[in-house]
Amino acid sequence: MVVVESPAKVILFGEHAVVYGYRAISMAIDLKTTCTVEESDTTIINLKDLKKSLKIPIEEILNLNVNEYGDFRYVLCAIKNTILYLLSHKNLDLKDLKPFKLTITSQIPISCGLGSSASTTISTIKGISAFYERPLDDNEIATIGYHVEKEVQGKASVTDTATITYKGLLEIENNTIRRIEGGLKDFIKSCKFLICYCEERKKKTAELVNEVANHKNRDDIFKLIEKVVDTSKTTFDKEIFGELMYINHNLLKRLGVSTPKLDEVVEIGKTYGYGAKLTGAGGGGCVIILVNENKEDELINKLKEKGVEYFECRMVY
Ligand SMILES: Nc1ncnc2c1ncn2[C@@H]1O[C@H](COP(=O)(O)OP(=O)(O)O)[C@@H](O)[C@H]1O
Ligand SMILES: C[C@@](O)(CCOP(=O)(O)O)CC(=O)O
Ligand SMILES: [Mg+2]
Repeated sequence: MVVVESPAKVILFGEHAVVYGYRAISMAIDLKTTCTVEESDTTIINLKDLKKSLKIPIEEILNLNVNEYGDFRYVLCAIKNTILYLLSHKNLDLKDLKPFKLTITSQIPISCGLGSSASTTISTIKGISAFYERPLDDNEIATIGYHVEKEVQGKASVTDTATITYKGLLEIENNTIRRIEGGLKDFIKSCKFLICYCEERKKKTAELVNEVANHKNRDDIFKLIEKVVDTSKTTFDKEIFGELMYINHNLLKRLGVSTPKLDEVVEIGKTYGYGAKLTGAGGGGCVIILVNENKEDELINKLKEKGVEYFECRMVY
């Protein structure tokens, strides 16, 4: 039996703009998705958290239109693209395609901006390639992962799949990846971040990305977001970093992807922490707060008073 894991991610600055080539900064965090793959008489996919199971012949997976498969679409698309890659690049033969039982479980809240889709995708790619005894390197995994998110969503950047594959802290620009080491990474490691689960997201990432695509001031706002990204890279000061998070949040608000609940939690994060912003596609989901240790008790009390769930996140690398 094969067992593989992948982390989650937060986008610290630059979501949405990054889809159009603007710079963004993202970080892998310590919430895990686990994928197990084992031999089976027929191919079965179990999504434990969603309490859903699907029996499907492998040959059908290779030809399907993934968007007809609801919650299974990322996993099926990842299986499809991985097997096609193994067939064309790794000497896997169609006759060696033995059936399997693949199971996904995850600690990542689903559709909350923490990359549950990318983590599910990447762990499936790793699980399937290991099951057929053709493990892939990180570049191959990240490339297949990106194509999966793009096929399912229509539009996507490499941010989520790359961050979850390479881990650590990354800068993305024009879909190319730069690992951030030294100064900014050390500074971010010294920061305490809380992730707040604010509300269920009503829309999928794909819908939010498409709404932003039609925003008439899209590029003006993206340029301002990129300025925030660039300033954050040289400012190793928590007060300024928190302020930049708040500015980025308000630019996302202008793009139309915030909600009253997210704004309310961001205001709490601004008042009782150094700053805060929504993270990921928005439309609900999570807010990330940079904690001010001197006011942490007040922050926690306020979040509890509002009934907001929170947890501390740490960078994985
Ligand atoms: N634990 C899980 N098990 C199975 N599928 C999952 C899981 N988590 C996420 N997914 C897939 O990812 C989709 C959510 O993706 P998305 O809207 O992009 O949210 P996120 O911001 O978390 O990435 C789900 O509808 C499902 O298809
Ligand atoms: C909005 C976007 O920048 C991030 C989406 O993240 P999530 O699916 O909400 O975790 C889209 C992308 O980069 O592909
Ligand atoms: Mg996603």
